[in-house]
Amino acid sequence: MAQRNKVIITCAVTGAIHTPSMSEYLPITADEIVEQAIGAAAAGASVLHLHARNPVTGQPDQTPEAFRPFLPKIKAGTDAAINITTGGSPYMRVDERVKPAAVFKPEVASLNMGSINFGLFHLLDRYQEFKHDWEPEFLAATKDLVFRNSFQDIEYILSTCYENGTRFEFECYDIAHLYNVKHFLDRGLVKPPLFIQSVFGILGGIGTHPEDVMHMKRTADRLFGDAYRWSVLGAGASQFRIAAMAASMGGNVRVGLEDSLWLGPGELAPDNASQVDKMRQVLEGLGYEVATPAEAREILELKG
Ligand SMILES: C[C@H](N)CC(=O)CC(=O)O
Ligand SMILES: [Zn+2]
Repeated sequence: MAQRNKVIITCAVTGAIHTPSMSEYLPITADEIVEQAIGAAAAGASVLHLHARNPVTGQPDQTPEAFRPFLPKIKAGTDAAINITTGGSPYMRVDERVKPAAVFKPEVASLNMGSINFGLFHLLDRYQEFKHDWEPEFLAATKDLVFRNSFQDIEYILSTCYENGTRFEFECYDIAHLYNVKHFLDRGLVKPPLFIQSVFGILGGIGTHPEDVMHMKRTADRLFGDAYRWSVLGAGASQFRIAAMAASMGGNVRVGLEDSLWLGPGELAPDNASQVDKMRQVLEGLGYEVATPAEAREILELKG
């Protein structure tokens, strides 16, 4: 792996999993997303993974119009690389999900590498009070939800974004998803270096045990050798533990309120920057340096 001691921190600023009533610090409006994205970049994030929401209800909104109020302001406020979601929310159709990346042609876009059960209903055990009716419905209905990412869906997103020079953050929620990346690599539809984001702890995907992390890394090493740049995200309470383990194995890391609302046990993160800051301290404590946006572009070979 290039620049062995430089670690790329990706920050996933708001996402489409957590709902407003779960944390008052979850950025919802365009101004909140701008402020927290720029704050995360100033703290050390060199890649910003972005979703959009309805500014009033907080519902995930995947229309290009919903991204327009904050994208230019973020670009004006930081040189971190922009990474636009093509996952949207797991309820959305792929033609809807790909639109913002197709319109804004970002340096990076997420690409979910397989269909999974996407369980969020268990969060209802923890949260009883909701400001908006859609929140408990959104969570409860995931009991019967399949986050669809068929080979055709993936190919559709690849072909839609390829001409734009956009590179992908390959979201791999399980070992099979690594083989799906290999399938598209063998067909020449994706080009190294592959930015592989291993996702741990989503109900329906792989767990958060160190053996799971080892298994993902071993399999990716066997399938891709040095043709990939590994990164990990741990959902919820596993976030920092998974990141620290992977960093020690040469991996890059993702934090942010999309993946976890917490800064520590029972302590809500007051913003995204607080998680990036803590991650930086952990990495520097382990003897690593945090990659700058320029170094991240070099490591991931982004179009700039
Ligand atoms: C577990 C994460 N929500 C994965 C994700 O970020 C998906 C996407 O936006 O395409
Ligand atoms: Zn996302």
